[in-house]
Amino acid sequence: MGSLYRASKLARSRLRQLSLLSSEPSKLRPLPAPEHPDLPCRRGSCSVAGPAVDLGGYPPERIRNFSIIAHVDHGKSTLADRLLELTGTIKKGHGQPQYLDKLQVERERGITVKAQTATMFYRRIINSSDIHNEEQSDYLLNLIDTPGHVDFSYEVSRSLAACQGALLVVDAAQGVQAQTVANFYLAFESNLTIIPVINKIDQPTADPDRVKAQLKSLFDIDAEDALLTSAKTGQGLEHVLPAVIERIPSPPGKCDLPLRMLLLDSYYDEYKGVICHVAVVDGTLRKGDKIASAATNQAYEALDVGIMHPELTPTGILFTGQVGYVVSGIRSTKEARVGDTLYHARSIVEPLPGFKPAKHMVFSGLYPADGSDFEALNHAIERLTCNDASVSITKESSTALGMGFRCGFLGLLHMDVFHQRLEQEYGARIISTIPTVPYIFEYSDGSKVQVQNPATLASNPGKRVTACWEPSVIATIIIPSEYVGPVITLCSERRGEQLEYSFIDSQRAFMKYRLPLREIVVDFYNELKSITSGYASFDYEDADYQTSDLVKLDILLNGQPVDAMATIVHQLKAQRIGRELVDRLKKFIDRQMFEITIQAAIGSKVIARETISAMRKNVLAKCYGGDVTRKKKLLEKQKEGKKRMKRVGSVDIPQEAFHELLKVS
Ligand SMILES: Nc1nc2c(ncn2[C@@H]2O[C@H](COP(=O)(O)OP(=O)(O)OP(=O)(O)O)[C@@H](O)[C@H]2O)c(=O)[nH]1
Repeated sequence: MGSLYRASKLARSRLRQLSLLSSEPSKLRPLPAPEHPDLPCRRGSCSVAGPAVDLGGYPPERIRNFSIIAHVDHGKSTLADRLLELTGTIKKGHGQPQYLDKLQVERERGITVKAQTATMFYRRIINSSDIHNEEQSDYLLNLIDTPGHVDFSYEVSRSLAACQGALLVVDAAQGVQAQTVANFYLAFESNLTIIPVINKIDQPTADPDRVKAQLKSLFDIDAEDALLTSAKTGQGLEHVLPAVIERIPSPPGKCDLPLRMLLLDSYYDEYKGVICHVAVVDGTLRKGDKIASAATNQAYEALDVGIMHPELTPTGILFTGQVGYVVSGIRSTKEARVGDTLYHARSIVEPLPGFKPAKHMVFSGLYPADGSDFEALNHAIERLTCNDASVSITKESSTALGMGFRCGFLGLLHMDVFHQRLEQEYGARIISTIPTVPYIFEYSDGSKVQVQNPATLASNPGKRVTACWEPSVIATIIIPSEYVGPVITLCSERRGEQLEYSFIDSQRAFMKYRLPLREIVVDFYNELKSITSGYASFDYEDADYQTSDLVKLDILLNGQPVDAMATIVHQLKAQRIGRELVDRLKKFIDRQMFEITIQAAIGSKVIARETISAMRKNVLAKCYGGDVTRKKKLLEKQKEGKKRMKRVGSVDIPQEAFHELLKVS
């Protein structure tokens, strides 16, 4: 708890300053928002060209940019909905819960994957007791809803770069969880003003006092700084925007300096090309301006400029401190680099610091299910990476699967979501290989290589592996005290080393473990949840490489290795994993006209083996009596089935077999 404590000392002094700033009696009223249709268009399909909004009346001191951050499911998106309604940005009862979760995958899974910005207009009325002396001030508030899952914390840290403050939402019943801690530090290290919001106070098990005590003990946040809300019933919401205006500073940029914009995010629109979300740090951007990119030195014209209110709403101009979008005829995804600085062409500016590059924790091969779809998959990946710049892509080829891609992801959920988006948004049909982490191997000639594809480990026949290292993570686990025993057992089974163990209150334990990344990418979180009846919360940050004892595990079909099924595992786990892989494959490979042997091997040593006996009858044997139509139908069916197969030597492997192997840990 030492590091937490040190940081929280700093937090205390900052939060003290904040409490001095609050809180003169004031009242906020929504400004009449520009009209917009009842059901706005989905992002990516078109924009809502609503009536133009005049941004001229919003100098930086009338702007507040803030994020909503929290642990998974603590109510960020619901709170964002309520604030959008409160400001008249969307209509109450718009029939679309979690309005800012726009992707199909977000709605289906009930999680936020992409951070989303929405601009709101708000009128503050001071001295409202005397109606004749009322003073009105209009504010422009940019709200960024962020994801909660650890895989998407890169998305959170990028969003924070556009903000001066954050609402740290904590579930009043669940209390502080692992991502609450992680997100607090992300915001704290970015020097943001943090407003704690204890949400879901309507729940019967809500215990706001316990949460206040946790906030105090972990982050040194004073109890009176916390807002109590229910995003469900609306209770306490009237205090949220006043706190935003009073406590969060306005953006620090200068209107009279040359234009500098931070490229926060981008996505591809069929009609407009690449749409860039930007934060104007200094200066002013007007429609028609010539802008340039510091990363590529390319120049463009600002063809359309506006805000997300909450859909694309043209304004023709963006002033200092504002967050909005620009369409500039960028067609290729490679040109829109998230973190880039955009500025007026021909002016000389210092580029903004940008973002730390994303760190890829998990790699896997991605191949078209039908080899002839390679170009279509290439196109789909290019488009999707424009909206998700955190994926790394390089081309690779496999004997079993043909031409494909090696992709780096921020975690397994990120990988899953990327696959689902490729399928849902671009109609791609894909096969992906067993996820692996980036190991480092040293060979007898002294060379060191990072291995992202286990199959490539064999391509150095003249060299012997002399040492290897695997990436590790520092995991934070928060659990009710009665589950401490099973969690310690799980972590030691996963080769973990305990670093910290303490209690955040009488009921909750806080543990830090160093764990090999390989041990947590597959199924760790599910197992942790199941042994703690769903009460554990988990977060991790990457740590350094540790020496390890790794071996390459090959899968052979009829004696022939399948490169796309190779994996690298710890020596101690090789036997169990080899057995599991062989058993799973046996279930998914159909009997064929000949016997099939499935083997798992380390080098030339076979460690697991199964046999699928030969089929006695051919499918056509069922067609008796010369019924031609039936015979044709069966042949067609057989052909369709074959299309979904990958042939390795003489063995046909169904796509599902590849999917099944992903689940082996
Ligand atoms: N009882 C109650 N339920 C709430 C409240 N706020 C949100 N919820 C519910 O909690 C669940 C999660 O809410 P979300 O707003 O999706 O949470 P989130 O933090 O955005 O979730 P992620 O984006 O996945 O991290 C939903 O079922 C909401 O209806 C509240 O104040 N009270």
